[in-house]
Amino acid sequence: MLCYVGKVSLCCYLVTAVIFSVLFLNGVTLQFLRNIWGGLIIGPALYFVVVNLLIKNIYRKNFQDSYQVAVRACFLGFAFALGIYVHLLAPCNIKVFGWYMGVMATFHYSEFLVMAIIQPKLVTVNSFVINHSMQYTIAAVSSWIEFAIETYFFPDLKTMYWFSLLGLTMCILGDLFRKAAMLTAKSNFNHLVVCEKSEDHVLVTHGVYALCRHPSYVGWFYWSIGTQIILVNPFCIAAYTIVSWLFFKERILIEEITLLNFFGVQYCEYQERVGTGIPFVQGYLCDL
Ligand SMILES: C[S@@+](CC[C@H](N)C(=O)[O-])C[C@H]1O[C@@H](n2cnc3c(N)ncnc32)[C@H](O)[C@@H]1O
Repeated sequence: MLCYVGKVSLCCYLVTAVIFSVLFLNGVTLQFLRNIWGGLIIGPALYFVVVNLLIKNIYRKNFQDSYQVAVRACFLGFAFALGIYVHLLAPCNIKVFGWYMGVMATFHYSEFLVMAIIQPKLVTVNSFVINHSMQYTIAAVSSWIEFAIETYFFPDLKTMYWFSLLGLTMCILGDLFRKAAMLTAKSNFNHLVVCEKSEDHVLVTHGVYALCRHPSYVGWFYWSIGTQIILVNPFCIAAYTIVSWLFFKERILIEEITLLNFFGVQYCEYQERVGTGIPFVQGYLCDL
């Protein structure tokens, strides 16, 4: 069964996504929001205030965490609905930004939801991995800037829908592959690389882990490049590919040193049978 904060998040995400999708898709309410000054900003802002007050009063238990989780889940539900709005109503050279918003909201919300399922005792607001590093924020903002500049100067570039569709497919498959890895590894999965082996930590080699040693990184790698293909951002496609590759190469090296310490020969044998999954990344080859 889903843990308490998992339920709070699911409720907030779905209710917000549905309410705002209906509002945005309904011509009358949309017109109303547009007609009142700043309606498209004040409407959502009021909604957040009401939701926060409700959560504060209804969910008293474990208040601090529930509140933090609810705010983020509502924000992601809103971002998803706004993505639908942009897709349907924005000019054709901005439409794909709506796809990007939908993909981002789904990825970050499902990170939290899956962690709430597999690690109910360890799940925190950080499990949304929204703002997990300065590099991640810089990468996201750079892609928005590139999109804005190119949309203005080369609007036709952003209407290559067949190319954006390729990116969308990469994002969906990458995200599904990552979530399959998390659900396969269950309590052995952690957003951080652990340095000390817990008693119940076992080596997972079945399911998607039989296809590659680092399926969640493989999924994230292709998902991140896919986001830039959706936006048809040539510079960021190249930059994301290089930076993500370097990041996962380093991460896998460090993680495999810890895994060899934990599981010894068992991990060596696993390395012999199965590749890392990231092109041209070998990992830390054992010499046992
Ligand atoms: C963010 S998860 C990434 C897991 C894996 N590298 C992947 O890409 O699916 C990191 C944690 O998973 C654990 N881990 C990685 N591979 C594992 C495996 N095959 N079996 C059990 N635990 C594993 C590591 O000890 C680390 O704490």
